[in-house]
Amino acid sequence: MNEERYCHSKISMAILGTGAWGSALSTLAAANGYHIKLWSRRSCQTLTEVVKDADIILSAVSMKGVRDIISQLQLVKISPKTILVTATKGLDPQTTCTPSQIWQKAFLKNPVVVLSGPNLSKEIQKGLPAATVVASKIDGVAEMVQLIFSSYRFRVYTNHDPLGVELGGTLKNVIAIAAGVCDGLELGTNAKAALVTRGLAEMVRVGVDWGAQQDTFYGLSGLGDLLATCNSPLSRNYQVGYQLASGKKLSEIIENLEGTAEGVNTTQVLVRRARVQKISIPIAEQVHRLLQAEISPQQALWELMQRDVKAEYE
Ligand SMILES: NC(=O)C1=CN([C@@H]2O[C@H](COP(=O)(O)OP(=O)(O)OC[C@H]3O[C@@H](n4cnc5c(N)ncnc54)[C@H](O)[C@@H]3O)[C@@H](O)[C@H]2O)C=CC1
Ligand SMILES: O=C(CO)COP(=O)(O)O
Repeated sequence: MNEERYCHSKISMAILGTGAWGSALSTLAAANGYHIKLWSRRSCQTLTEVVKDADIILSAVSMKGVRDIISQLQLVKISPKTILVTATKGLDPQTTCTPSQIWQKAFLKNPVVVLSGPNLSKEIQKGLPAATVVASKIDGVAEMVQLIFSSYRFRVYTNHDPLGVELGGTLKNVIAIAAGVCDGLELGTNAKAALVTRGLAEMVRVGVDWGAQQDTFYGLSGLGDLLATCNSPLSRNYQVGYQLASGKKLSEIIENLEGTAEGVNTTQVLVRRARVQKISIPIAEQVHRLLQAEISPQQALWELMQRDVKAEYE
C-alpha cells in the first residue's frame, strides 16, 4: 500500500480539548501530514483564531465542557460546510441528549460526525494498533474524516448509525465500572463474561429504544469498546469500579484519577432515562446505587444474583 493514500494535508482541522483523547487524535492526524490547530481553555490563541477557516472541527472535550464549547462556537461565524466531529462519550445531565444531538441542534446546517471505538488513548500514544468508527448519516462526510485518521496503525471504519456508534461508546462506561468491581472483588472469569454479556444486552435495549440500530452494538463501537474498557486497568471507568471494590470512597477515587471517568455521570443520566422509558437495566441500576453509596459492592452482587429467573431473550 502507498503511504500517499492517507495524506490529504490541504484539509485544515481544529481539535478542541487537549486532554488524553484530543492529544492522541492530534498525534494520529499529524502523523498523516495534516496541520492541526489545537485549542484548550489554557491556549494562548482564541477559539475564534483556531477555528477560523477550519474545514473540520473535532471536539474531544469531556461531557461537562460540551455545552460550554458549543456556546462559545455559536459566537464565532462557522461556515455551514464545516464538518463537526464529536469524540466525547457522555450524556447531557439536563436533557439526557448525546453530544452529537447537542451539536446538531446547535448547528442545524453543519454535517456532524461521531468518532468512537475501542481506543484507550495511552495505547494509541504508544503507537499500538487500534481501530475505530466514524459515523454520519450524510454520504461522503464520514469518509473524509476516515481519511484523516486512517493509517497502518489506526484502522478507521465508516458507519451510517451515528447515534448507535455514540451510545455504544457512552453506555459501555457504566458496564466498565461494574467490570472493575467484578475484578476488584475477584469474582472470576465466568462472572466477568456474564456481566459483560448481560451488560451488552442492557446497552442494546436502551439503544434500540433510543432509535439506534441493534447491529451497531455488536460492532467496534459497542462490543469492541465494551471489551477494551471492561478488561483494561488503563480505563478510568474500570479503575473507578476496581477501587470502589476495595472500599474507597467515590470522591477520593475521582480526586486521584488521571482524567475523566464519564461513566459516573452517564450512570445517573442513563438510570433516569431508563426509568422514564421503562427499560430494564439491572446492572446499571446497581452501579447507580453503588456510586450513590447506597449499597456495598457485595450487596450489588447479591442484588443481581438473587433476581427472579427469566428467559435469556425476552
Ligand atoms: N482517554 C481516552 O482513552 C478516550 C476518551 N474518550 C472520551 O473523550 C472525552 C475526553 O476524554 P479525555 O481526553 O480522556 O479526558 P481528559 O480529562 O484528559 O480531558 C478533558 C478535556 O476536556 C476539556 N474541558 C472540560 N471542560 C471544558 C470546558 N468547559 N471548556 C473547554 N474545555 C473543557 C479539558 O480542558 C480537557 O482538555 C471523554 O468524553 C472521554 O470519554 C474517548 C475515547 C478514548
Ligand atoms: O473510551 C475509552 C476507550 O475506548 C476510554 O475509557 P475510559 O474513559 O474509561 O478511560
